[in-house]
Amino acid sequence: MNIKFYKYQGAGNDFVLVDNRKNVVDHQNPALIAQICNRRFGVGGDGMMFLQDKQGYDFEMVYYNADGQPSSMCGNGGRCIVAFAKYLGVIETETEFLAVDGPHYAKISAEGDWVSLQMIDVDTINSDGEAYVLNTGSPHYVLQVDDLKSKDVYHDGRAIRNNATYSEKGININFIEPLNDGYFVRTFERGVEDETFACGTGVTAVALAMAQHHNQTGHVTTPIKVLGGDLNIRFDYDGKRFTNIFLEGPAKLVFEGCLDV
Ligand SMILES: N[C@@H](CCC[C@H](N)C(=O)O)C(=O)O
Repeated sequence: MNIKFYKYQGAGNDFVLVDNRKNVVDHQNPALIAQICNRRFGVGGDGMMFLQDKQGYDFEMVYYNADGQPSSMCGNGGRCIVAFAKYLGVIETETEFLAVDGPHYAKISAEGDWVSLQMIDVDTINSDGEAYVLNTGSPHYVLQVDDLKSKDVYHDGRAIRNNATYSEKGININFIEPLNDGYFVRTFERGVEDETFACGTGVTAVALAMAQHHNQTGHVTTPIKVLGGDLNIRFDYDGKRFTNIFLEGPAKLVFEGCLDV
């Protein structure tokens, strides 16, 4: 069987996308998805997504991590699938689509390469020692460190993700360092089991945790630098609840091709 695929990246978080509106691909096949995401034996990607038809919405986003397992929300994946929907002509410059954590509103530039994606509201941030733990659609651990540039994110992130507290369900580990304007963030991602170049739900978690830490209320905008580029988070915070959370940044089609599976 031949499957047409599209490779997208959002700040270096990269994904294989398939238009499955006609439901021709049975994607409940972890071994196949892991093989397609493999950087030596497949197309390569941090995850794979299927754009499906969904009544009441423009489309549905079905997301798998690179290990082939279905996962929780992917923010950069959400931004990339919005760009893909525009490329396919499914949407124009605004959309309401369904993802695993519920409905999402998004806006895309007329050029189709800049996406502003609304994330779920957040009202709970827990502590684990000096780290913050919260769910922005996916579970995240946020820890401020020194000299992030030189940090062994793979080694240290993997150790936390696999400790007794988190090993069963897994968690994404975000190490952060303040910049003059915003934060530098490096993330070890669950399901990729490696450092990725960006994580959208991760940088969202960082911006919210830091707003609570610094008691920044009102309308807040937080620029974030990641290995793959720049992202922006904006939200409202009343001291208890984070609402109108938007993750913004680039989403680009890299190449397209055909898989023989
Ligand atoms: N890259 C993502 C997060 C994808 C899900 C994550 N790996 C998990 O399993 O929690 C993002 O941009 O949010």
